[in-house]
Amino acid sequence: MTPTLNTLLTGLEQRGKDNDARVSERRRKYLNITRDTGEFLAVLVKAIRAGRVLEIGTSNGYSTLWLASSLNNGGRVVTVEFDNDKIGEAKANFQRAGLVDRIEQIEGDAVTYLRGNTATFDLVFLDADRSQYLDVADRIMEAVKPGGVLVCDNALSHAAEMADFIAHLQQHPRFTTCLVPVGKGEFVAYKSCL
Ligand SMILES: C[S@@+](CC[C@H](N)C(=O)[O-])C[C@H]1O[C@@H](n2cnc3c(N)ncnc32)[C@H](O)[C@@H]1O
Repeated sequence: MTPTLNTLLTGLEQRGKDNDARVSERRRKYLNITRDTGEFLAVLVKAIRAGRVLEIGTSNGYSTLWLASSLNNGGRVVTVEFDNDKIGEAKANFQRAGLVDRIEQIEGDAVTYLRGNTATFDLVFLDADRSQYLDVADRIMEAVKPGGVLVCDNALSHAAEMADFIAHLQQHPRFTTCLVPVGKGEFVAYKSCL
């Protein structure tokens, strides 16, 4: 990681903590992943040599920066967010990081996006509205390329909310799953190549 990116990430971590402690309205909280989750995602992206990544839940782009900075040249992150203020902040952060070329921002509802999506991705990172995951579970599973990986944040911090979605994946014959106790708990599911 370059010193410039590290400084930006460290600044966003502090800004996220300060903001989320100060504001009460959930919509205005950043709810960023933890730094060790960022490190975990970076290792995964590099280990599977991911070329295409889908992120559901951009917020101000903190996790997107971990994903995008770990891609090889030519790799791309598609990231979905519906909150206009956060879309704007994320855009500015991507410019600061010099990673605009690797990131495509989808400005809109993730469920609508997933229902219309036909592309597949080497890695899909879910970090949005957990109550919606089960409804679009089939679309999420379709979005993972055979040989690709799905990662879901908050699997320990919000285990009850994630239970049905996680059980759905655990029972699916194409997926091999595990729970990684990093950050808020990362549920990881590998999709087999038939
Ligand atoms: C936990 S935050 C994402 C944090 C981000 N991944 C990070 O670590 O920096 C969840 C984000 O998902 C967005 N979100 C929730 N439901 C959504 C939906 N249906 N469509 C698009 N964005 C959604 C929220 O506005 C919020 O910014």
